[in-house]
Amino acid sequence: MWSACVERLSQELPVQQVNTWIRPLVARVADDGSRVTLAVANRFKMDWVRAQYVGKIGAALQAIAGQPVAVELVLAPREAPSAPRPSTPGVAGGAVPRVAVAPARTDPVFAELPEAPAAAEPPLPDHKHRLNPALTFATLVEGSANRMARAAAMHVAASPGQLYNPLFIYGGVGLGKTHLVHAIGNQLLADRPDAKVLYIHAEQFVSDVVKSYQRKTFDAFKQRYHSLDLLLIDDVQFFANKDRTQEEFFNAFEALLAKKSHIVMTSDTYPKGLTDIHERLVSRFDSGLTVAIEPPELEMRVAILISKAQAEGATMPEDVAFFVAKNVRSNVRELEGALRKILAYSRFNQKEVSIALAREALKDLLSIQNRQISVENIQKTVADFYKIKVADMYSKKRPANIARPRQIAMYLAKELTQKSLPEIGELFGGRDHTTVLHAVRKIAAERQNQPELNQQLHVLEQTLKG
Ligand SMILES: Nc1ncnc2c1ncn2[C@@H]1O[C@H](COP(=O)(O)OP(=O)(O)OP(=O)(O)O)[C@@H](O)[C@H]1O
Repeated sequence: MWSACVERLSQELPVQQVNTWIRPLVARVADDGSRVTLAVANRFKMDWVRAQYVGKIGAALQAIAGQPVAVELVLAPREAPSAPRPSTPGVAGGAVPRVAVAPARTDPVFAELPEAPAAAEPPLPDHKHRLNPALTFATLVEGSANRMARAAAMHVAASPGQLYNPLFIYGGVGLGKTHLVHAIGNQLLADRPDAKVLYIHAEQFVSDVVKSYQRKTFDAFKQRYHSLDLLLIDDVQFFANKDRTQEEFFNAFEALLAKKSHIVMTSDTYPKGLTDIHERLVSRFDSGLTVAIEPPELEMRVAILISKAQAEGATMPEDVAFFVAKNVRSNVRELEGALRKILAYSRFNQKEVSIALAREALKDLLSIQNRQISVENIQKTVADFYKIKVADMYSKKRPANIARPRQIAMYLAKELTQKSLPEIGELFGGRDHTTVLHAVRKIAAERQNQPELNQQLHVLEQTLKG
């Protein structure tokens, strides 16, 4: 169905657009053909595909399927960087090892943007700041995961060009980096409407360099970037292997810092973890303040759900928010997706939001997770439930308040994963398989005649399975 759709669009659109924007999409078609989920590599592409092509894709699919087909875009995040991030949130230390460098690519300067769109491309950033007014500090829920980054960002918004210049914010996909940089821009403009602010995604910057080169308009390019008061640049890891772009960015960087303009950057890794970016740029990225945004913890996920539901004019009871937050852990974007599904389901079926409704609305998502229950997940959930530390799952400690949850976790690991007894033992701090077997048998037997334990296991199983 999807190949037919691509074929059809090839008749309508210039070949370059099809090759650039349509063919790279990875499609998953629902069994009944009523929905197509398209995986897009990053936010920038997602926004562009949504704005330019989703309508056309939907129409082509409808023509092929003979029924309306819902088109959904999802992010297929890039692989996580190969080096672990510093585990503690906050300012990154200086001596973090560089991650392994990806195989070098030959880099003729303007193979730089292989997918540079020919006909349909985002307009050049000229007078517009490109800020999304909805992304403000007021709509950004605070929690320990983003406290430091948020405080630094607020400081920059209040007094740009002073402390923390450049501000480098890093963290995983969908954790609020883009939101935070927009919030800085929006706040500065609210205070000083005449300030020259620009938000740009690194890929757009690359594209801008390419066009300025092709059109020989570097003077205008320089004027545009070097005259800013605040440059917000998202996902700088996209500069990897783009030598000419790095050079232009370096020039802009130096010019802006010299005139005390502020630069805020985001990335999926800390500066020294960036690959294929020149050392002189990396060291500049790290020369102001580098802060991490961590994945939100349970309570923050709950707060985000409740606040986003309110913003939609809906109510999300706390027990439902907890249920969703426990089951959707990866990032805030996924939480938003889950919330959207629940609210749509509730409106469509004219039913109140409840756990049962959320379970139904998120059926697909939960069943995917169901297949992916990991021992780590079990250890974390059981530790949360019995209020002990995850580390106690691997420790040699024996007090009953620790040993028992550990046995419960082993039992669930045997029940809910495909792991063997020795593998489970290994994951519980290198324990012998007989220890695991003993735990599994003991909990299984006690479950039969202890209703309270049975109930607790039931809750844990439901939480883990969704
Ligand atoms: N703390 C938060 N409070 C409220 N909303 C949040 C929070 N963190 C993230 N979001 C929302 O989650 C979504 C994803 O966030 P955002 O796009 O800023 O992530 P990102 O870190 O830039 O991801 P990527 O690396 O994919 O670009 C956005 O809609 C954003 O508004």
